[in-house]
Amino acid sequence: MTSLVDKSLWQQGQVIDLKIDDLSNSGDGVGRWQDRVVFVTDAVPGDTLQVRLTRLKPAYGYGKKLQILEPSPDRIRPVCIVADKCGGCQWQAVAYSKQLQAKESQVQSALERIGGFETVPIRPILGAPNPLAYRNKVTYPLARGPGGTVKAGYYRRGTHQIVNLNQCPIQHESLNPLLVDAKEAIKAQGWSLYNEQKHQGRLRNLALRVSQNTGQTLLTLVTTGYLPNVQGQADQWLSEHSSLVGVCLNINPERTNKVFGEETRCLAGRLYLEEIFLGLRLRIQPTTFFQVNTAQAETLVSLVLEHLNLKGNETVIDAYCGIGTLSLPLAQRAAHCVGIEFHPESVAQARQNAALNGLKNTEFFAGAVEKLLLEISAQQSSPVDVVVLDPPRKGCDRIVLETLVEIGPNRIVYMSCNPSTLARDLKILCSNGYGLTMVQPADFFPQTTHVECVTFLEKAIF
Ligand SMILES: C[S@@+](CC[C@H](N)C(=O)[O-])C[C@H]1O[C@@H](n2cnc3c(N)ncnc32)[C@H](O)[C@@H]1O
Repeated sequence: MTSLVDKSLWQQGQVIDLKIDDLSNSGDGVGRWQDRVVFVTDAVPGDTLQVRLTRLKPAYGYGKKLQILEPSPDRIRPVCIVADKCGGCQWQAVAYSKQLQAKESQVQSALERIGGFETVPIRPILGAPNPLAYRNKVTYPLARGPGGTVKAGYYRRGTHQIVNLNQCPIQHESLNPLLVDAKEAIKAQGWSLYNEQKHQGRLRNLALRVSQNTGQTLLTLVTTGYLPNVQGQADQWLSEHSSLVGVCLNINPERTNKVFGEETRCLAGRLYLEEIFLGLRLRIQPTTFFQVNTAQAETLVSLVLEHLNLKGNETVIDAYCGIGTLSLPLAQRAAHCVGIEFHPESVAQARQNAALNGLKNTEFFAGAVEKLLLEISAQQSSPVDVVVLDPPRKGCDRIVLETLVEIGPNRIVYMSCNPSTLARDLKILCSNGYGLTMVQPADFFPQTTHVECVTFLEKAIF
């Protein structure tokens, strides 16, 4: 086929008019110019833009928006004053209904393209009732600003430069005053701030957490080592903020992109906050995983419970169980629920959470799912009926999927925040005796490109 592109125009620096008609998975607007695809940041489907072509490949390229010639009806004014700089959100200028549409088609197309599914039993995406002020956890890197001030915020897109924030519209409102106060106090204490290029300085990150349903908050400083008068400051914060139940210190001396180090100490108050999740008391520590959108997580876990409709005699394995967010509601409805998780603090917390809720039919094992799954399922006194998978973004190791096929539970629930790895893994399971019966996307991360999804599989009957 001959290219329709006039090659003399497909040049870096060339200025073109471009109609945007889609959104890419990474959040860019997608337009078609002659027979090539052009990606543009800060673009909304329906916009007509004047764009300068920047990086070009034979079949596609990237452009920089110079001006909006005609705005899309789905273009809205961002609530956030740093929306055009901050790398935290990509879709503040996109109407929420359009964000939901894009996320649903992200899931659908991953399952078709990567998973090879011809028909996808997908349900309409569950939108968030409140697409703002939903984040119950934030972790900000810190840097020195003008006049010795302290900057805290997400990185500017594509860089490691901090975009300073005093409030963030997607974080829970009660975290805003804590952020402002913490920055002031860090400045007043004169603590040295960590410089990641030089691997010098002490204070690396400020981590804040809030319980959606109890209002309790937790403040954690991540440092490479000693901070003078940190105890005095922790006591002061605790006495000044009535929502604060703990001030903690996490030690991370390594040269790494990972935020948290292995050691976490409580300086004042306690090491955890308490959340009420679907009526269960859950203790959550600074470093243990918990879904960032409590309300949406409750909705999706409720859907899992409803769809599984357990009778009370089942054995369930919850792989990648964290602090038991899924294991405990499952244990309330099954004969026995076993959780597997490799983060030791989360396992300890899951056991405590089970005890706190009087759930004696649970067991939690610390270790990698790939190492423990087969052994643990073989130890059960009755066959495993249901396995729940909720892995990190990279999905399951192939060995986990092969083991799962060998164990052969009647039903598998796979929850995921990455449609691509989900589709890859479902393809393997569905090529080995399982059928995909339902796909339910849900928006846990409004204003961003991310999407959560739960899928249900059943063993095919031959
Ligand atoms: C997406 S979170 C899900 C946690 C939990 N299901 C929840 O909803 O809160 C994934 C969890 O898997 C754990 N994890 C990651 N890789 C693992 C592995 N190979 N084996 C066991 N656990 C793992 C992480 O520590 C994290 O707690």
